[in-house]
Amino acid sequence: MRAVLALEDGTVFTGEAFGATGERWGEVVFNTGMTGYQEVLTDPSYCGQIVVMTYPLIGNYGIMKEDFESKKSYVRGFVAREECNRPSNWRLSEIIDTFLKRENVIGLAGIDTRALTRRLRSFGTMRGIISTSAADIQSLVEQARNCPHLTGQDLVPTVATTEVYTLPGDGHRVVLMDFGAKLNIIRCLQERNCEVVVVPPNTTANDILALHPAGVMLSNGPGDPTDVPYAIETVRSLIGKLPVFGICLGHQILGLALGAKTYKMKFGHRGANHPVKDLETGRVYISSHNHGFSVDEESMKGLDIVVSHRNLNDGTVEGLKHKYLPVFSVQYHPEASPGPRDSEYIFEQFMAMMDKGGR
Ligand SMILES: NC(=O)CC[C@H](N)C(=O)O
Repeated sequence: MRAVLALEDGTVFTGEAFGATGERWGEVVFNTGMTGYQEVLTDPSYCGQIVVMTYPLIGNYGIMKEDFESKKSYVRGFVAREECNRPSNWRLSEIIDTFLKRENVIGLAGIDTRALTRRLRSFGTMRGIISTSAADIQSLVEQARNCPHLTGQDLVPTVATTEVYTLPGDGHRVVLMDFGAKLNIIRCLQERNCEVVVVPPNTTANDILALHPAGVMLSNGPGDPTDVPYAIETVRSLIGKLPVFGICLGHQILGLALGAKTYKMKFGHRGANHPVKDLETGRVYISSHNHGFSVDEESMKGLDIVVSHRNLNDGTVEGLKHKYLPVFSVQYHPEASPGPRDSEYIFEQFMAMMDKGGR
């Protein structure tokens, strides 16, 4: 079956369909990871996006039931150079085609993903429509031009928990504000014996403090951080009361709560090999990324916060910390999944802050 991807700039890519059928719109982004397509497909932060993998062979090691980052896939579409439907892996539970069909995600294969990525790099992230049913390609381009931008869509509530739930542990109690948390953030806390209380994104500061946590974690999540003003408000009220640690969307929300600004990047960072420098130690870590927004360094001037990590590809802010309070965050993914695990030491810093009791 034929599938088409039409971009708002008028470019059209025609290839073969895999996974589900139908038509979806979304923001088209590319990921440069050589492995990790399953974690990408199940990372709720990709909600609202059509993901293009730059690595040419996708599906070759299958889908494993232990490797999900959330219960389902929220991507709007998935694009690969070549889809493999005969994977080889002793751990595999199913093939990618079966998974995408069940998750109702349309796949497009057999197109020049390199040309598509070069276009996104040159002109920036674009809106697009992926379709297996379109008869009139020109009208698809029109639809891509008329579909909503990522900013302004209320995506966090569609991926986050609506109920409070607790995962037992005999160490520190951590409240995880769920904006669409990847499971490996929870696993990283559990490996450090934490009791993890996962709360919905609209939980108030008073309700969080009433749980008497040793610290609060702000998760990753989809969309523009300025679209979750209620969470920014909550985090602002928590600062100074206990240790706070944010990852990705959590980092951006923390930055906004501390008075900084965020902006949309031209094409973002999505991949598993971004060099990030820890400015305190001078060490460089190869790290996992998935973000299209960033904290504006200029806007941090004059505030009680400093840049703690920097991306060595483009110089953008990859981490911030408060000058006096136990409050810090990183833009990239210390929990990895996919990608290198070298940055797990960031979780140890959060543990040390909680050991000190927030002083
Ligand atoms: N992984 C994330 O938390 C992504 C944060 C935000 N949605 C961005 O794209 O920048």
